[in-house]
This record gives sequence, C-alpha cells and structure tokens, in this order.
Amino acid sequence: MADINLHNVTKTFGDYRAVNDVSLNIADGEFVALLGPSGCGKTTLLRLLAGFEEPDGGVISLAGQAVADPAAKIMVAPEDRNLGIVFQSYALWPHMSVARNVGYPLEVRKLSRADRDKRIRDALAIVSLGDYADRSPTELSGGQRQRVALARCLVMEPRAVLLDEPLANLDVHLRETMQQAFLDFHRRTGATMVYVTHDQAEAMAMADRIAVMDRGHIRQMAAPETLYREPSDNMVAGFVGAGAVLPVGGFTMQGDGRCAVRIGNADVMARISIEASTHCRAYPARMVPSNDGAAVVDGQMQHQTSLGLCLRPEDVRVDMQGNLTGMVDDCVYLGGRFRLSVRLDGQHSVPVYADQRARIGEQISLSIRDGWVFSRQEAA
Ligand SMILES: Nc1ncnc2c1ncn2[C@@H]1O[C@H](COP(=O)(O)OP(=O)(O)OP(=O)(O)O)[C@@H](O)[C@H]1O
Repeated sequence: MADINLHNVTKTFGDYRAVNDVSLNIADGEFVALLGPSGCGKTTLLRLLAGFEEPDGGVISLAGQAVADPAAKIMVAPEDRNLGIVFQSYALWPHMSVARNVGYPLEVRKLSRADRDKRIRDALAIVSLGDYADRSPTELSGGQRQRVALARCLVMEPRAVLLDEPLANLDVHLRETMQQAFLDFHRRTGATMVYVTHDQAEAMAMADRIAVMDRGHIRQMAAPETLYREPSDNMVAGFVGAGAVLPVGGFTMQGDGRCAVRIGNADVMARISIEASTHCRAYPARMVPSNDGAAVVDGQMQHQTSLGLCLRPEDVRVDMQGNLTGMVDDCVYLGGRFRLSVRLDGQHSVPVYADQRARIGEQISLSIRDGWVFSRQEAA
C-alpha cells in the first residue's frame, strides 16, 4: 500500500478548470473521502489519480514516485500504477463464476493455478463471500456484486483502492450494510482508500478524513468531526451536516478560544476560528475588562469581511428561561425526538432538537450553548 501526494494539480476541459490547483496528502492506509456537489471535480480528481486523465499542471506521486508530472513529461499508464478501482457499475462477467471473476486479472497475468486459488480464497474471505465462489454473479444481490468487485481489485494487491460512488446504485438499507462492509475491508487490509461520494452521511460514517470540494477547489480537508464542528467557510458549513449560519456583526474575545457574539438581544458564547479572530483583530481593537477581570479584546469587522456563526441542532435548546425567542417554522419527527426549525428574527432559522412536538407558528424560547464563528469570505 502507498501514500498519495498531489501538488498543485490542475485539469482543464476547454476553458473550465475541473480541478483547480489541488494539493493534498493521503497517508499510507488512510481512508479519505472526496465529497462535494455534482460537478465539483471529484470524479476528475479520481481519474487523474487512476491515470485515465492527464493533468495540465502539477505533480501526482504514489509512494514517493511521480506518476504524472507534465513539466517532466512523466505520465505512467493506468495499468502500471497498480491501483484497484471500483465503480458504481460492478462490471462482472455474467458467464463466469464469482471465483473466476475475482481471479480473472490473475489469469491475465499468468499466475499459477495454486497461487490464483489461494489469492481468490483470501480475497473472498475478506469480503465475506467465501461460500459464494461457485455462484454466477446473476445469482447475487447488488451489495454482494459490489463485494465481488472489491475482492477482484484486492487479488491484485493494489497500492491503493479508488472508489467512485460505489453505492450509488443500491437502496438505502443496503447502502448502510455496505458502508460497514467497506469499513471491515479497510480494517482487514489496511488499504489506502480514496472514496468519491456526494453523500455527506456516507463520507462521515466511513472516512478518516474528508476533502470537501467545490468548483475544482478543495475547501477543507479534515476529520469528519472537525468539518462538522469547525467548518472553514460557508460552503463547508452548509454542505456538511444540518445546521444554520447566522451573520455576526462583531465579537468579544474571552481569552480561551471562545468569544461572545450578539444574536438578537442575547450574547451567545461560541468557539472562534483563529483566522476569524486574527483577521478582525487587525482592525483597530480595544482592550476592555470583562466581568471576571480578565482582559478581553473587542473585535469588529473589517468592511470586506463577514463573519458567520455556525449552529448545529445540538447547540440550541428549547429553554423556558432562554434569552432568545423565535417562531416555529417546521417540526419533523425523527424517531425518539423532533427536529424544529425556529425563525429567530423573521429572517434566520435555526435547527433545534426537541423532546416534544411543537405547533407551526408557536413562539418558543431558546438558549444557545455553543457555536462556531468563522470568516465567511471564501477563496476565489
Ligand atoms: N471529459 C470531459 N470533457 C469536458 N468536461 C468534462 C469532462 N469530464 C468532466 N467534465 C466537467 O468537469 C466538471 C467536473 O466533473 P466531475 O465529473 O469531476 O464532477 P463530479 O464532482 O464527479 O460530479 P458528479 O457527482 O455529478 O459525478 C463538470 O463541470 C463536468 O461537466
């Protein structure tokens, strides 16, 4: 298995930059998801890794060795990169048994019968299909077929496995089962895996780290919980997890990476990104004493910057003593609890989990116990 490195990689179709100056490092054995809306460049990035597309600029390396570097006229062919690739369509031969499908790449490479049989047995065991070796693929479910496709790429002992929306054709229930199958596969093989999806729940459930893509750029690459709790910008905050972003006019630092922001008539305590706090401190700042005697800094926005407060449903509570009030816009039963959408100021809605159903139009009090303040300015 191998680490994967991309340095300033660009791919243009006509005058459209489908992949725009992307740099990222994927560690040996890491499971990384490429996540983003349709057309953001995920598949193009995967195809560049696989060698099906040639970059216009930048360098792609596998295990420290350049496999694509136009400036140095290096372009290693897909079959020489030794990568396993799994697509949405399983591409199994219907007239061959499961075992023969899995072992076919080894036949092509003229491995001995004994060698082939052992590798096929091991690969089928890893995807829990040992008992299905003699079946035809037509006698398998969609999830089982996808596992055969995984086993087939595993017999080649690839340096990494690239997966392009492999669950897109499966129903919701099977997708969940298969997520677990992919996780088991990853744990058992220690394979480096790059997984393309536009489904954030799928990416969050499986990946060690997620690269969020938008219009050819990587907006943020981080562990799922970091993306969720500390999105770097508006696009990531909106795309990953349910939540709301409220505009913030200014903040008061509290000295422990937290700040107070004014929402309506209430002060809300929130965590703040270093970028947002330093950017605003560049503006003439004022040291003022806080109630407990610690020094605090008043931050105000520069004109060209805007700050956002990202709130997740678990940050907000229905609270009779809460100092915010709003009107219930929506109430959805999730099983065990309700998710409300509450409009705070006639303009901005926040998500809230509640134990009880609320009436649409009802006025309720809320308290906010956490949030994340970030700079809403996005890279071009
Ligand atoms: N061979 C091509 N020729 C011209 N344009 C292309 C080609 N391949 C991709 N594109 C364009 O590049 C952009 C990125 O496409 P890509 O398939 O990488 O997106 P994606 O994020 O995988 O989307 P989806 O989730 O819908 O598959 C799109 O605007 C697409 O139309």
